[in-house]
Amino acid sequence: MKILNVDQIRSLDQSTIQHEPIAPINLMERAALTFVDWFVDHFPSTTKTKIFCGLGNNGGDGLAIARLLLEREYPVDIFVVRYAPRESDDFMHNHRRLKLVTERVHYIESTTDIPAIRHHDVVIDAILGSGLSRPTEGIVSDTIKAINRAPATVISVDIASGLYTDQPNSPTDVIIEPDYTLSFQLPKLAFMLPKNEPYVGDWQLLDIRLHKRFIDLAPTPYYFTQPDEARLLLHKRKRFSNKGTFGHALLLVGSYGKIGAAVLAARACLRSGVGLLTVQVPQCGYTILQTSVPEAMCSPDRHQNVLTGTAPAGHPGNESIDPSDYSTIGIGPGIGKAPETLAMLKGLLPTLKKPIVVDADALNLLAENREALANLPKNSILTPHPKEFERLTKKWNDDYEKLTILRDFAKKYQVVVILKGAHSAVATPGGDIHFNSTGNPGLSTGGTGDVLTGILTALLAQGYDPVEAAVLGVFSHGLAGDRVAQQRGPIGMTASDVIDALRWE
Ligand SMILES: NC(=O)C1=CN([C@@H]2O[C@H](COP(=O)(O)OP(=O)(O)OC[C@H]3O[C@@H](n4cnc5c(N)ncnc54)[C@H](OP(=O)(O)O)[C@@H]3O)[C@@H](O)[C@H]2O)[C@H](O)CC1
Ligand SMILES: [K+]
Repeated sequence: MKILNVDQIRSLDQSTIQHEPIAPINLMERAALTFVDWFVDHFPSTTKTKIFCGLGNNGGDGLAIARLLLEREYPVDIFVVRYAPRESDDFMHNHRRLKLVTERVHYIESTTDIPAIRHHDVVIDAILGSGLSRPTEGIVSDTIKAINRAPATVISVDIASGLYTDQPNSPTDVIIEPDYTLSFQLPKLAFMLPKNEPYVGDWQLLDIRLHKRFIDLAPTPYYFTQPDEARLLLHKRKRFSNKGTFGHALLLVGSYGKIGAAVLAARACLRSGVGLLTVQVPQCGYTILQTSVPEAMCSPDRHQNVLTGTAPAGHPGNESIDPSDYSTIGIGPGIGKAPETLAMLKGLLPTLKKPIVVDADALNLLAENREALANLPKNSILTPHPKEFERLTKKWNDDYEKLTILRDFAKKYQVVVILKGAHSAVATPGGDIHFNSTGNPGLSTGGTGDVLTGILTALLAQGYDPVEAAVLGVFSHGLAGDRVAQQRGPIGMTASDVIDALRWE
């Protein structure tokens, strides 16, 4: 699903009006009806509802919602925040219609007009929508502050009043802090960004049948992965396939005290459909790995405690890793930052010809030796969390600058970067960003990153395109986390639970 910018959203509105065709006021009515359908499903008709409206089309939506809820006999009070002398045409139209059916329209011009909001009230925020063009001030910001102070449930229409759709707010901006945002048709870029969490709440999309062809043709670098889109990426398996069909992956993982990371990555890799898996670990991890992951072959490192990429003396195999023996390599989980490991990484990268997966301390080693970044095979997948990504690049002032840095980095090094977080962002070498739609806070626990590395390594080994592997891998990882959260709650979820909950269908 695409994420469009505010100008495109405005044009989409116009395109729908022209091509359907539909009168603007009827499109507003459709939007209001869709909102009311959701509301009626979630709140009983005894719910004391206060609707705060601005003077633009977001306010117009609020007035139409008020009329439709009154028709359904909800006790509704309407408060129009009169911050300017002019209203939009569709606001005025809905204002006239509402006044015909209720006396309960109040006007807020000064703080004394702001009503008391009680515990069981539900507030509908329709003060400002995507037309926000400057920070809120005066009576608008006073009203927003009063709503934020109140103990009521708050639902924002389209977007929280005061929150920009696709540009940074300043830390001093006064913005509604809703429990829910019900947004029309497409998600807003603002919803994807961690700093905006308090201004978005639980967000959901309302399908108001905006012009599909316009959306299909609209250029955008931003996408939000939907379940049906992820499912389409899955490779179908042929009945006559054998383990050779699904590749042979090599994981370079673990160091003394962190063999668990190796076990998790290996188990996740096997649970994600790889044909064959070899895991190279320092000798201290050999018995552990052979015991806990019997399905994997284990190649002990020459070193007792850290990875060097070489075989023990007298070992019948090669002296060091031969990348051409493997479909792909996953490197990083638990490897630490020993000088011998850095030497291995620096030596290995220039010899590689196919994309690999780079995670955890492999990323930290690259951050400390940035000249080695240029040797990453094109289309490799890097999986930093924000701190690791900052080490690889630089500090950012806000989440939007972070997105710019992310896109620039992926383009410059021609790699796929998965910036992990609530909506993990997959940046492509072409400059696009796919935000993930699955996952929950339970996944912020040790080892889940190792699991993701195992998954991605398995997908690359099976021949998935790296961008598709990243989008599908992140989606399936998050979905497994959601299954665990549903079964046993998000608290206490472990990385092993996530592996067990993986499903590829
Ligand atoms: N796009 C869709 O699919 C549909 C959207 N709908 C709803 O329409 C709003 C967007 O409506 P719009 O009228 O463009 O914008 P707003 O309602 O957000 O407000 C615009 C007016 O407010 C002024 N403004 C802007 N910032 C501030 C501020 N900080 N303080 C006070 N006033 C402000 C702005 O003034 P300008 O000077 O910038 O012109 C406008 O006067 C969308 O969010 C949906 O809710 C449709 O109903 C359905 C289809
Ligand atoms: K709003």
